[in-house]
Amino acid sequence: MERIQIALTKGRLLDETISIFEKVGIDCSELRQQGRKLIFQSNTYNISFILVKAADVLTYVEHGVADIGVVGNDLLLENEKECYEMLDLNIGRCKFCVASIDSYEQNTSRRKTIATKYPTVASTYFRQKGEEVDIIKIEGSVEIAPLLGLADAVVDIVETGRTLRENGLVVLEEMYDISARLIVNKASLKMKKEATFRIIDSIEKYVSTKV
Ligand SMILES: Nc1ncnc2c1ncn2[C@@H]1O[C@H](COP(=O)(O)OP(=O)(O)OP(=O)(O)O)[C@@H](O)[C@H]1O
Ligand SMILES: O=P(O)(O)OC[C@H]1O[C@H](OP(=O)(O)OP(=O)(O)O)[C@H](O)[C@@H]1O
Repeated sequence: MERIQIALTKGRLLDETISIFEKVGIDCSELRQQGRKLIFQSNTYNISFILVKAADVLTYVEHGVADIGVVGNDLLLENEKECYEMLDLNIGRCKFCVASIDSYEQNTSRRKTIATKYPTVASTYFRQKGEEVDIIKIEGSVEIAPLLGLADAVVDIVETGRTLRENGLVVLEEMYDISARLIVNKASLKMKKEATFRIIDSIEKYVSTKV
């Protein structure tokens, strides 16, 4: 049986992702007892899992080190990568939004500054709206940028809205829906067709029953 390596996003997507693999009968017992290990064998087929940061899932899949990956489409929108997006797993649901302080004057003719962890998503969005903006890339705690005068507004992920609320910000515009996607290396889909489709098909069947 061909070996299939699957790259999973560490962090908030991991638990629900493992549940999906378990639901389709793929053994994840070693993965469930993680500790500090980063590579895990499954007893189902010839599968191994690697745990990496979200953006690195794309890198491992693009280079064919991982055949399959699970990553939020926020990363797919931000990074142009050579891989196939096969399935919406319908987990990790949230939204890209433009947000700022309540009193922010949106319809000013002045060129705005936008702070974000996602500069490509933000610049593409405003370009498509025909609006020229300056983008400042920051690495986290994005919501404080308008409070401290670093930016007029932010482009960020909103899930429950709690972070915005607790920092006195409001959603100005909803941009794109986000959820976790199953991605596949282009060559793996051809060279390991049977093994990759066995996994994709079983997950597709499971996910379609949940919608
Ligand atoms: N509230 C949320 N905030 C951010 N990402 C979310 C949220 N809900 C779901 N997601 C999804 O989870 C992924 C990020 O998970 P992770 O736990 O790695 O967060 P992160 O804060 O971006 O990671 P890091 O600590 O590496 O910066 C995102 O790419 C997105 O698809
Ligand atoms: O709408 P909510 O449910 O409050 O979730 C959204 C918040 O979660 C994420 O931040 P994260 O926790 O990843 O922190 P960081 O980006 O500041 O590192 C995101 O950047 C928002 O700040």
